[in-house]
Amino acid sequence: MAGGANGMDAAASADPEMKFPGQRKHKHYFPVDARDLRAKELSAMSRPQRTHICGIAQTLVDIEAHVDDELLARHNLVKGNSLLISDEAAHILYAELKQRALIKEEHAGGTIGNTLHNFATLSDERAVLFAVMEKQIEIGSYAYKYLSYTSSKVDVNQLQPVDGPIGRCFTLITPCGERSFAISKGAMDKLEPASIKPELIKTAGALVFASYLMRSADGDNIDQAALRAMAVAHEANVPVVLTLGTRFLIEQDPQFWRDFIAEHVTVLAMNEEEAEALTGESDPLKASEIALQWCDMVLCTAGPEGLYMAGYCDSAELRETEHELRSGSIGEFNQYEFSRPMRQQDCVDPVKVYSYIAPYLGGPVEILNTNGAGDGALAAVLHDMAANRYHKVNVPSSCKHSVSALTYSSFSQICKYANRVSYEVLIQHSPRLSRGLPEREESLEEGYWDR
Ligand SMILES: Nc1ncnc2c1ncn2[C@@H]1O[C@H](COP(=O)(O)OP(=O)(O)OP(=O)(O)O)[C@@H](O)[C@H]1O
Ligand SMILES: Nc1nc2c(ncn2[C@@H]2O[C@H](CO)[C@@H](O)[C@H]2O)c(=O)[nH]1
Repeated sequence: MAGGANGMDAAASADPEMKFPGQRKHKHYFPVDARDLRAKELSAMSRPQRTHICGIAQTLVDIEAHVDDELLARHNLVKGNSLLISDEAAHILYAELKQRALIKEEHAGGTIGNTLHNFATLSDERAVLFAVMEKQIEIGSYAYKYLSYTSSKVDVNQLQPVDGPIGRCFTLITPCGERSFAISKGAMDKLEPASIKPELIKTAGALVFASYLMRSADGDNIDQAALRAMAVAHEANVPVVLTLGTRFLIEQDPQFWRDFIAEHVTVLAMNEEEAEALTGESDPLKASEIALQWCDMVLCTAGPEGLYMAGYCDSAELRETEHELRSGSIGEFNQYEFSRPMRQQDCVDPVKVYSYIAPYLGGPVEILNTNGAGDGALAAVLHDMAANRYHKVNVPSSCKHSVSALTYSSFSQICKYANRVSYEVLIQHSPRLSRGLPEREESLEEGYWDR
């Protein structure tokens, strides 16, 4: 069971202190010389105040099957896309997968469900899940599986009960390694705005949701619930984090998404294909720069190429990298990657900052499944953002908070951490981590943290 069965009182079972991102190698902690201060100040408090993040999710179980291209074509599915399918189409597809014994795994899924689970597993901190759940749960049902495969640190107390079944996501993996999704939505979009608890959003380190929500049908209100949560987050200055689900969704109306991001979003997560659909630019670094006109920080994953981060920092707070300077579509783009990301509006003189990292250890020797690698990277970014809030709440006088930053660590450090987490997802089947990262990775020092 991934991360253990979900207890009903996530907050009560929490450890007294949040795990910090990057703690595995203390000397790489950012900023390095403030580390002892943090330890001293935090241990002086008998009980640090806990924090949390919130997410709005479509409740989905992934049904993973290995299929050929012919099956996709016959069921009118599109490679790489996530398509909503009718109940009848889902019935026919499921019957064929079952009859041909093609189903390999069934596990809890959904982009935000995965991200919250991974965040909670990495940080030991609470992640509040706003989503629906079947009112009556039978042992062995998909709803039962969903809850059993969700970390006990994910707070399921806010789930809205519904009459229908939760959604199913047929995750179809073709021989080329690409995964295509067919969604049988069930009641996953029935979340109502009234189920959003403003007091939990206002006090969150971040609010996260996926672009998939915005394609809900008439009569389904999950999009309205998300808009309500975003409005509360804005008023309380809580960062709003959007992950772009699939390029096909963005391609349908890129201008809608540009306007949406400019209006609502602080941090944008996407892969290089979604980045191209949004910006028209195929180079992930350039696309990230373009996206900075609409939001404050960008995580752009690029599969085997690695990942990029982009954002702003005030010129007075910039820190020069100690790594080799890199040039691509932007010259010496990583010059200030040791800086911490800030909101553009919090900078007197905003400077754009970029960082890049190649896959951890060059990528795994054997990739079991790329499903969820991007969600893993986002969970790491959220962990660092939440750590910043946790530290600010508990050590408000720390020099770290003399300016308002979005994260605890530098662009460079977050890239390393995100990349490391993606690697962990790549070497397992499920998009959900079964455990946190090792506390210390001495043996990997030469290979990675010291690079
Ligand atoms: N083939 C690969 N080889 C090495 N590393 C990889 C490979 N695929 C992914 N990664 C690592 O995982 C990270 C995220 O992968 P990717 O860009 O494929 O995410 P994604 O498309 O958003 O995935 P998903 O939507 O399934 O979560 C990359 O930045 C990289 O570090
Ligand atoms: N929320 C949501 N998740 C999806 C959708 N399509 C695919 N996914 C999830 O994307 C994850 C991988 O990133 C898988 O675990 C899928 O469950 C969708 O329409 N909505």
